[in-house]
Amino acid sequence: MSQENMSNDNVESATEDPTDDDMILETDVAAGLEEGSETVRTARERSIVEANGINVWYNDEQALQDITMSVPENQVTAMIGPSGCGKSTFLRCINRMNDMIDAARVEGELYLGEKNVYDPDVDPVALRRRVGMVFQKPNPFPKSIYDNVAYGLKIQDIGGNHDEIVEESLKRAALWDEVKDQLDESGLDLSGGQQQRLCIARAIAPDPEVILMDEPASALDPVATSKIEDLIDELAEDYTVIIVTHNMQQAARISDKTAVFLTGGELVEFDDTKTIFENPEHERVEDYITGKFG
Ligand SMILES: Nc1ncnc2c1ncn2[C@@H]1O[C@H](COP(=O)(O)OP(=O)(O)OP(=O)(O)O)[C@@H](O)[C@H]1O
Repeated sequence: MSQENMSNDNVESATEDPTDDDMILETDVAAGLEEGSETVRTARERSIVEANGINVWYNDEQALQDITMSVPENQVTAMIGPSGCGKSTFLRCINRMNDMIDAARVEGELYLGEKNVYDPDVDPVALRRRVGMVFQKPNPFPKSIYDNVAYGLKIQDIGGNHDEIVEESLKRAALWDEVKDQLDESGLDLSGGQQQRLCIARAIAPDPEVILMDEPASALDPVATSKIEDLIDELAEDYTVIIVTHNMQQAARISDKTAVFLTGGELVEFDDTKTIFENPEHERVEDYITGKFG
C-alpha cells in the first residue's frame, strides 16, 4: 500500500511517512446486522475515506448537499441513484478531479486516512497516486500496452523494477495471459473489455489505496462486463473500490456497501448492500430500488 504523504513538502520524504495504521481511521460500524440472524455481528471496520459535510456547486447550482459518509477499507462501495444526482461529482471529490472544472466549488472536509485532501498543503498529483481512477469509456493512451501501464510510474517518478510492476499490474487486472506476448503493441488495438482491464492495470500500477470507478462496465458487452465484475471482487482483497453504477443488479452483485443518492444531490441512505436492496430504511430508496421512479 502506498504510504507517501500528500503534502507538497513531503511527497518525497520516506522517513516522515505515516504508517498504514496511522493513515486509516478506525470507526465502529455495525455490519451485517440482521434481526433474528444467528450470526449478528458487529464488525470494527476501518474507514479509509471520510466525507464530512461535503457540498458542491457548479456556478450557482448545488450538485451535492452536505454529504457525510465513511467508506470502509478493502470493500466495494457502490454509489447508485438517478441521473444527475451527483454520484460522479462525489467520486471526483475524492481525488480532487473537480479541481479541473472551473465552475465547480467544493466545501467541507474529505479525509483520506487522517488527511483532509482539501487542506491547502495537499498536492492533488500526489493524492491521485493514492486514489486511482477508471472511467466509463476505456481510455488507453495511444501508446504500447507496456507504456500504458508504466505511464503513472514514469510521470510520478516511482522507482522499482518497472517490468515487474507492469507484469504484476497486468496480472492483477486479469489481462497478462492475453497480452504478455504483445506488450509492444498499441493498447488501442485491444477489444473494449481488454482496454478497460488495461486501464485498470494502469490505475493500479502506482499501488493506490483507493480505486474509483465511474460506470466502468457500461460501455461493455455482457461477457466483458462479467470479467470486470469478477476483477472488482478480486481487487477488493487489496484495494478499496468505490464504484458508480447505473446498474442496480450490478451494485447488488458486486458491492458490500451501497450509497443511494437521490435528486438534488442528497445522500439518502448508506448501508450494507443487502439491507439497501432487501430492507431499506427510507421509502424513497425503496421506491427507487423497486423502479417506481428514476
Ligand atoms: N462540469 C459540470 N459543469 C456544470 N454542471 C455540472 C458539471 N458536471 C455535472 N454537473 C451537474 O451536476 C449535477 C450532478 O451531476 P453528476 O454528473 O455528478 O451526476 P450523476 O449522478 O453522476 O449523473 P449520471 O448518472 O447521469 O452520470 C447535474 O445537475 C449535472 O448537470
